[in-house]
This record gives sequence, structure tokens and C-alpha cells, in this order.
Amino acid sequence: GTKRKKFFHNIKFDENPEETWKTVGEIGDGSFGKVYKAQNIHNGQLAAAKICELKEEDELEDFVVEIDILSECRHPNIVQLVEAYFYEGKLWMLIEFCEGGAIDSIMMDLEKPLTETQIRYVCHEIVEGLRYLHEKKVIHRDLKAGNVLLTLDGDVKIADFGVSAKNKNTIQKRDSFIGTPYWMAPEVIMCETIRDNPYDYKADIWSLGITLIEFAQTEPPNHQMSPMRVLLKIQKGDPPKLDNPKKWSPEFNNFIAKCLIKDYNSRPNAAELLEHPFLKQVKPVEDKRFLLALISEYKAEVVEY
Ligand SMILES: COc1ccc(Nc2ncnc(-c3cccnc3Nc3cc(NC(=O)c4cccc(C(F)(F)F)c4)ccc3C)n2)cc1
Repeated sequence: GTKRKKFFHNIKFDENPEETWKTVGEIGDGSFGKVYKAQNIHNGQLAAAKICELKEEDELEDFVVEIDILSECRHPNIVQLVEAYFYEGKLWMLIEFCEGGAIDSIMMDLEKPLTETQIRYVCHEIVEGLRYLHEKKVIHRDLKAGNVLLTLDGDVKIADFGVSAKNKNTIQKRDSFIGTPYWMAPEVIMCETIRDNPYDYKADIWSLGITLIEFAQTEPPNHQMSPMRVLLKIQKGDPPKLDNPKKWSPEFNNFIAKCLIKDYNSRPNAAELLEHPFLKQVKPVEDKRFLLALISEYKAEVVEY
């Protein structure tokens, strides 16, 4: 009925998506479910299309949170929802296509980490995106290189391919662990965070610190440990550092140390991080060029069949 339609106002119900979109390939190995590369028949626009077969319609509610977040978020550093359809029992979510893919795949294919200049530029863009999400009371909760996408223009977009329903507000106590623990902040593991605690945005700042180490070393700290061991290490151990601090600038080392302060009250927020010397050095136009070099290297390497 129309009541239902009001609740799902970001989803088109009576339109067949295949009148507008044709699939032109598959993305990834389906670890995030069925995701296709799709093209708009009328204007050629490319999109990533997640198509989920829903058993009964009330499953739609699990996706409404994600669709509402994406519909509400309009920022250059957050992936952009193009359209959502519910047609013949299938939910279609179409996201603007980021041709470069996720940064972890790029590092894996090129078998090398990012340079400090590339990291500094990407970090600046991620912090801008986090600042926007946190202003909108959205906590990402699973920030990692695998959730950072690049476009051919060198734009950096935060995505979330996790299967966990995204919370609009604070982190609720979870009865089951979600997301991979390597990037998890100590307080999230301690489940100290309670509803309406203003500091749980800071969990994303910790994950940013881990993600920066991942950019610099292609893997997060403790990646060789089992997930269970890592949970204990994150809680009990000192915050991780770069394996080879002398290889990197003092500003970079200090920036990571600020993100990885265990006490979230003392950990800086996204706005404060933008004032850090490491990001003050960013020259957006010049530094973007170094990222473009990486993307064209990756594109040259990966032959499109
Ligand atoms: C393997 O090679 C590639 C090449 C290109 C791409 N490009 C690309 N561009 C855009 N999206 C995707 C994508 C890939 C796999 C799965 N989902 C993708 N996008 C997507 C993201 C979402 N949702 C979010 O990203 C999301 C959900 C909740 C919150 C948030 C955030 F907090 F970041 F705003 C973001 C929903 C539906 C889709 C199709 N992939 C990916 C891999």
C-alpha cells in the first residue's frame, strides 16, 4: 500500500530496472553477493549494481538503513547512490562506478604499497569523507583499504561492502561480531561504546590509523595473527606502529600515533586531524597526480577482457 511506499521513499517500486540498465560484467568474486558492472541504456552512465533476491518483502527493511544513508550522503568522498529499485522480488542498488576499484586490490595487483605522497592525498580525502559522515551521525565501523575506492580521475570514495546493516546513529551493543577485527578500535572490542556515546565516531579514527599502516605496508598490523589473538592484542597491547618508522616522515608517524591513541577521549576527531601537519602539507592538485600515476599503472597492468 502507499504507507509502505512512503517508508521506502528512496526505492522505485513500479519500474523494471532492466528498462534503464543493462549488466555489462561482474564485479569481484561475489564475496559481497551478486554485484555487476551496469550501464545506463539511455546515457551510457556506468554503475555498480548489487542485486539481492529478497525472500519476503520485510527483508527490505535491512537495506533501508543503507539506502537512506546513501541517499542522504552527497559528498565527493562518499560513494554515490544512483538509484534503488524493488522489482519482481529483487532489490537493485546502483552506485556510481569507480573505475579504479578498491585500494587493497590495486596494492595486491601491483604487489607494492602506496608512497607517502599518495597516502597523504588519499588520507586527506578519507578524513574529509569521515568528517562528513560523522556530521551526519553515520559511523562507518569497517574502514579499511578494501572499502576505499578510486576513480580514473584520482577521486577517493569511501564505500562499505560489509554485510552488516549500517547504523544511522551510534554503535549498538552487538550480539555478534561484524567486520574484520584487524581494523577494530579497542573500545569497540571492549563494547564500551554504548548508545548515544559521542565518542564512538572515534572508532573510525582508529580504523583510519590502521588503514594508513595498511597503505604503507599492504597489510594491517598483526595480519599474520588469528582474528581471536588480534582482539586480545588490540585490547592489551600498545598501539601498532609502522614496521620501519625511519622510512617515513615524522609527521606521518605522528599522525598515525594520534589516530591510534587507545583512549578514545584523547583520540582526535576528523576535523582536528585536518589541522595536523601531515595533512597541512597536502597539495591536492599536485599530489592527486601521484595517485593518477598509480591508477594508470594499475589499469595498464590489468588487461580488460
Ligand atoms: C574488482 O574490481 C573492481 C573494479 C571497480 C569497482 N568499482 C566499484 N565502484 C562502485 N561500487 C563498487 C562495488 C563493488 C562491490 C560491491 N559493492 C559496490 N558498490 C556498492 C556499495 C554499496 N554501499 C556502500 O558502499 C555503503 C553502504 C553503507 C554505508 C556506506 C558509507 F558509509 F560509506 F557511506 C557505503 C551498495 C551497493 C553497491 C553496488 N565497485 C570495484 C571493484
